Amino acid sequence: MTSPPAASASASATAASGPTPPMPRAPRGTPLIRAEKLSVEYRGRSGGKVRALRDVDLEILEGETLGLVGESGCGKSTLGRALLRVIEPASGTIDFLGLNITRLRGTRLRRTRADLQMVFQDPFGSLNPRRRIADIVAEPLRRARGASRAEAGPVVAELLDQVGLGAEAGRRKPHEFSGGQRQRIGIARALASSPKFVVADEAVSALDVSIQAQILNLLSDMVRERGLTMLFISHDLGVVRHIADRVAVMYLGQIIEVASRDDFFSGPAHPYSEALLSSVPSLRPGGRRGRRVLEGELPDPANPPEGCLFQTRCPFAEAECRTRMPELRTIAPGRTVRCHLPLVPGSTEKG
Ligand SMILES: Nc1ncnc2c1ncn2[C@@H]1O[C@H](COP(=O)(O)OP(=O)(O)OP(=O)(O)O)[C@@H](O)[C@H]1O
Repeated sequence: MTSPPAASASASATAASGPTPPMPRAPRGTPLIRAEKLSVEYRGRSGGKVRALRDVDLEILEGETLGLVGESGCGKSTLGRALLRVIEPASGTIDFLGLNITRLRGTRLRRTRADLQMVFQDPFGSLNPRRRIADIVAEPLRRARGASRAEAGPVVAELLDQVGLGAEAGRRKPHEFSGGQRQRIGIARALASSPKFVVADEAVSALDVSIQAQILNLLSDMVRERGLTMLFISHDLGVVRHIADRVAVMYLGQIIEVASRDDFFSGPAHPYSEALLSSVPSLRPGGRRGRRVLEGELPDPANPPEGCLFQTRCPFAEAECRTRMPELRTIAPGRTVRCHLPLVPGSTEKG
């Protein structure tokens, strides 16, 4: 899936520089979905294997919104799709509500899919232009929950009302709506089967900045009112700061940091996270740190470096970083980082 380039100074003006975001809701602390050593491989252009996910360990807690960030190509969409069982992992497991869903097939997979839904990036490309909105929104409810047209009708009407379009929108077709309205339709469709977990993949990136805030607010209202858990994938750190309770950072198919939103934005622990934040002037961490420019290209995922995958671009890399891959380890309660020499939050020096 294509998306705009990595976190940059062009990050959404509204979300990045707007008023202080609301206090994050305290997650309830029970994992809803958990990936363990999850790996996904694609066939590369030269015929070799590209490891798009490398042994990803990640818990998403019931009721939270976890923001997933990182440069284009680091594996964010692949992780979202693998969790939804749209992409088959090469190895590893996915637990959903304590049930191993990694290899579910047939009816059991179809039933589970009703609980796992996706809001897509492109509200134009993801809606079938020939179908009525009511049918589009009803589709997951009918397919995954086996609802009849008559059963789906009232649910769809109520959803269209809740997303601010009104039930009468159901009689119309996608071309009659603007980009923001189509994304409201996309959200209604994702919620139709009453899922427990939603992946929003660059859900506001294709929208005008003025519309982004409205859609973000709608998403957070829906998540709160329905007690949903959301993985919010975005290259735009300003948007993530607005909506996420916790933040996970990916680099070359690995999770390299997980932290609460406030810890992350006030003092990231991984040098890569700091460089990402530093590229957005309004989010740059603490004055004395100044600007750290991320140098060099993202390595070819088919030919990753030895040792720490970030060592070729890390301004602090030492001998150990060039030979030994760091583990994802806990450095403070609720805070994990994959770095031999994590930054001490709030300091200019390595700790
Ligand atoms: N269908 C595919 N076949 C081969 N390689 C793929 C395929 N889909 C993704 N990749 C590769 O897997 C890696 C991860 O891609 P992915 O789309 O998950 O990253 P991303 O962080 O979501 O990037 P973007 O923000 O650009 O969507 C990239 O190197 C990408 O080129």
